[in-house]
Amino acid sequence: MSIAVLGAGAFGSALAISLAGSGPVTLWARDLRDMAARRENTARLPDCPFPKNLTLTDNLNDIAGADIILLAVPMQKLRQMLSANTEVLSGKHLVACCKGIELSTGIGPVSVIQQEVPDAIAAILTGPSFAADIARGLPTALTLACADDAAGRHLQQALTTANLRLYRTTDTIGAELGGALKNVIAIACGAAMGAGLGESARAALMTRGYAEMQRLARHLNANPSTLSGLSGFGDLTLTCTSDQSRNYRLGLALGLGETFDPGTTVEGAATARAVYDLSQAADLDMPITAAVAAVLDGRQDVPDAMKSLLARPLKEE
Ligand SMILES: NC(=O)C1=CN([C@@H]2O[C@H](COP(=O)(O)OP(=O)(O)OC[C@H]3O[C@@H](n4cnc5c(N)ncnc54)[C@H](OP(=O)(O)O)[C@@H]3O)[C@@H](O)[C@H]2O)C=CC1
Ligand SMILES: O=C(CO)COP(=O)(O)O
Repeated sequence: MSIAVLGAGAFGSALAISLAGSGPVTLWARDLRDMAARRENTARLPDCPFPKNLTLTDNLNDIAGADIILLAVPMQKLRQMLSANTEVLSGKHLVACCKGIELSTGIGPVSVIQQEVPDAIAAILTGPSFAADIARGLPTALTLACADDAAGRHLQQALTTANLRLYRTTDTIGAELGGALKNVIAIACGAAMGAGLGESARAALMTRGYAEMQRLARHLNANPSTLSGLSGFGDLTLTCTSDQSRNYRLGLALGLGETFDPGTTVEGAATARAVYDLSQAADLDMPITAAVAAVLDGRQDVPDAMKSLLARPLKEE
């Protein structure tokens, strides 16, 4: 069995480093830049050297022999990457490592894989983890979701390392939603903190944001218990409380009225818009998501968004 990682950003590089501790891994980037010479991803994951077992390539044919392929490109780039490379990806175990909902279709990464590479076995690896923690070998627990239970067991075994412990589920929709929606709530929490609204406001946004996550999950027939696991509650907790998170930091910048580097991968921005559209189409009450979409689109500022949330009709919890 051999493993390849497509996409050498922060997360793809970190996973490749971690997995190379247990066997050979090939890391593919469309542009290797100086990574081959330095044996490090200086731009996105500094101070985390590539181990000997990690082979770098910019030639997709070099991953043709891999049985398991991790897809570590941003959500909105996934379809394009898959459709350009269906031949080499066909029949493989394809594991999405991105977190988000596709803006143009309203679906998550597992469904995108199923559409673009129908004869692949599609799965998702998601949960609370910063790339730098994984690359440094700090203890991490994630969810591996695959609708095919036997394939899920195979992937769980193959992708577990000494410091990276994987739990398994067949609920791919629930796992996708947890990872996607927590980013939207993290933007809201960052915005509240940036605007000086306080820790209590953040706790309220996390809790009521979690209620929104459960609401959409139930509507899409996901198992609510998946949302209470690593991929939902676990990742919500991490992302809403750490300024290592880019989603949280975008929120902070919005709350402070500062600019934010548009080149940074912030999955929650497109996902907030995608989920807002889904909630409108399904007549689902998702006020925090709607507020984040409105702030991102410049239709509301952060204090006004919070005022609107507080002024909503009173209800049972
Ligand atoms: N960073 C983290 O801590 C974590 C990230 N994730 C998830 O991982 C996913 C990727 O994030 P992350 O690695 O941090 O992002 P980065 O911004 O660090 O890297 C994104 C990578 O994707 C590559 N890429 C973009 N488009 C394409 C394409 N069409 N074909 C090939 N490669 C492409 C980029 O290549 P290029 O450099 O050439 O543009 C870049 O290497 C996101 O969904 C994120 O939510 C999940 C858990 C933790
Ligand atoms: O998904 C993550 C943590 O689990 C990384 O969060 P950011 O994408 O916000 O940096």
